[in-house]
Amino acid sequence: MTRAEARIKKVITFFENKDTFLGYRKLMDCAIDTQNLDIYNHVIALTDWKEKFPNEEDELIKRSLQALNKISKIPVEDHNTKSPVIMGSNLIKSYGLNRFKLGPISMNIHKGDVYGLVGENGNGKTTLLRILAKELKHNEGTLEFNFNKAFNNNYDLRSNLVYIPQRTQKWYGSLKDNLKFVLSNYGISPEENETRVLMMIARLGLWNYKHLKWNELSSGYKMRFELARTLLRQPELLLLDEPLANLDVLAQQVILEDLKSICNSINNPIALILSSQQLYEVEKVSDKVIYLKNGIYEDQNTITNTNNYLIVEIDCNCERETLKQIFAGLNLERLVFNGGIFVAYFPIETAFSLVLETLGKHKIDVTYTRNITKSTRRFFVS
Ligand SMILES: Nc1ncnc2c1ncn2[C@@H]1O[C@H](COP(=O)(O)OP(=O)(O)OP(=O)(O)O)[C@@H](O)[C@H]1O
Repeated sequence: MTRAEARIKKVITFFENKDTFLGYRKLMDCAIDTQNLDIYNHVIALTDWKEKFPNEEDELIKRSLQALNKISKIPVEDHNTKSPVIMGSNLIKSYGLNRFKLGPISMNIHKGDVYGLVGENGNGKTTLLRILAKELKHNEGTLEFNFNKAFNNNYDLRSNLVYIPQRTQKWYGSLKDNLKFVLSNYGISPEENETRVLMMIARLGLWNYKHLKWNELSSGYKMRFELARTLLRQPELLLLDEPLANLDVLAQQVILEDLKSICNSINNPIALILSSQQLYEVEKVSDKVIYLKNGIYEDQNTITNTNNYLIVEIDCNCERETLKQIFAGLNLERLVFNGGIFVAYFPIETAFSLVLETLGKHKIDVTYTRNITKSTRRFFVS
């Protein structure tokens, strides 16, 4: 079974289990990978129908399965993602004597992978992104790009790699016209332009916003527009600085899942590096987490001291002494309270399920708990 066939099979199971909205977003990824304008037009018409009849779930499932059947007939070329798209070696950037210094940092970035760039404020996330985007010169080390589409100068490089900064610029006219403008610069025919733009509008959940102007969109939808504009250019590397900053928690999860899915494209995979303060959400979708502390890249696997513990975050409505007592039997080593949440440290061999069992047995009113032993979150709470 090819990767494309396996993906379609998975999308069918989403529809069978009535995960219709997820299924529909993944269906659009399958459609985009065909690069076939007939398929695009089919899915665009289906999206239009879906938005007009939002309560017809069963009919939507039926029509989606028919669309998937049509998509499955188009062969999709599998793109090889083995060699890295960026090779950075011992990169150092200093803003001057006794000022902030980033690095040395070495990293290989691959297409199809999502890299979460995390760290507290002022630890060098934006600096690193700007170096990778060639907006900022590094002082030492080497940075090599290995794109499929050859580039001759920094302007060419801009379509291979796209950097979306924290603050984006205002635009004029409608959302759709602005997207069409992007492709008109590439000499694409008006019909193809319309089709590609509507497909991207559908994919990024902008269908009902396509005629709106910049000041009529919320910050979250402005970010979606920026992503649509970027993805139309089919970049090989995408650098996003704090894309989640203005989104609510649910919207964050949806956009991250969408980004991961889009970057995992079979015939046009993208390497994605995104900086964020939203650790849980970012870690969940990242293939690798780059954690920066004082400008130094801390590889979480090489930091051994905290690995000697099972570390559990617990948000509950009870006193410290109560937790200490109930966890005594599990040889609790440390209990830290940071004002809102307890962080409990147990011997590394302790099973997380035992911690959950103990909390349940003593009827502790837990609103949230998470095993953060392998999460970069543990650096932030300790
Ligand atoms: N142009 C500059 N000149 C001098 N110092 C700078 C310059 N740009 C950034 N810095 C400093 O470099 C450090 C890292 O900044 P950077 O913006 O890369 O961090 P960050 O991790 O992205 O922070 P945040 O999460 O707040 O966006 C900070 O101490 C900042 O003050």
